[in-house]
Amino acid sequence: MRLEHVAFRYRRRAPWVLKDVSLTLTPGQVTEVTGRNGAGKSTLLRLLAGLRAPCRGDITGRPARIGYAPERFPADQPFTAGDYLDHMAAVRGLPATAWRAWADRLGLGRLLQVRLPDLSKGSAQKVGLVQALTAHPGLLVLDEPFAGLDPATRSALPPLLGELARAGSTVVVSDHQRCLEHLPALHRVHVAGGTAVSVETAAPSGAMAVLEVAVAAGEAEALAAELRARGHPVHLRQPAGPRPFGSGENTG
Ligand SMILES: Nc1ncnc2c1ncn2[C@@H]1O[C@H](COP(=O)(O)OP(=O)(O)OP(=O)(O)O)[C@@H](O)[C@H]1O
Repeated sequence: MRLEHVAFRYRRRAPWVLKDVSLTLTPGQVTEVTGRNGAGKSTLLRLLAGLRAPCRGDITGRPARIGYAPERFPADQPFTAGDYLDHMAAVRGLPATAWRAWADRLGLGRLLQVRLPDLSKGSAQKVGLVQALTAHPGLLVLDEPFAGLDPATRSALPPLLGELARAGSTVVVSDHQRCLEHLPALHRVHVAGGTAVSVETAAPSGAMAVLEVAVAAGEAEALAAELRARGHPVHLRQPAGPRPFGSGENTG
């Protein structure tokens, strides 16, 4: 799937959210999309899923079957989780049982009789994920799927996405929390300043420079996370505190 000089804004005369995005997404690959709040990650994901059309530029090669889970699952619908998933399967021409295995894997089983508005945020998020996975998607687009998930589901999801990719799906996930960073061969895209850059292609092809930056201790973790999200290897050295006598550690 290829995006060629894609630009998008929500209304005429509104500021451009994305000004010029050219990207290639490959079947079998999981792509992690990062960027600051308001950078345009959700907008990029909606364009990829075909929910919005580019104002300029082209998107080609989009797989026919698309699964999409928005950042906030629209839980204000008068169905139980099970009835909703049955309905979504029927809309796609799939048997009502198509979603059961995904619901089991995401630990949704005992909540299927609960009405959507009565679900917790994390459980509603799981319903959104199950409906996206049920499509047997050639393209799976998940907007911040880890937000609100319990630790067990948060760790179950990356291998599941890796499996889908190995089966040939193109998987795109926005993820503030960097829950995917241990997936092998993760493709990383960073959204900033109206464009989206594939971090691998942005990396210098030749020598690397080492930049030493001193910041207040309280800000160090956040800055390190931001730099890692941009694809830079970061070595964080905290101020030397008191060490146990004879620990023999190198103070660096
Ligand atoms: N439906 C909409 N109508 C008008 N403007 C919108 C709409 N959705 C998003 N925007 C604007 O587009 C810009 C990018 O928003 P977007 O939600 O894509 O960013 P994001 O990177 O996903 O942010 P976050 O990390 O906070 O979820 C913001 O200025 C936002 O206000």
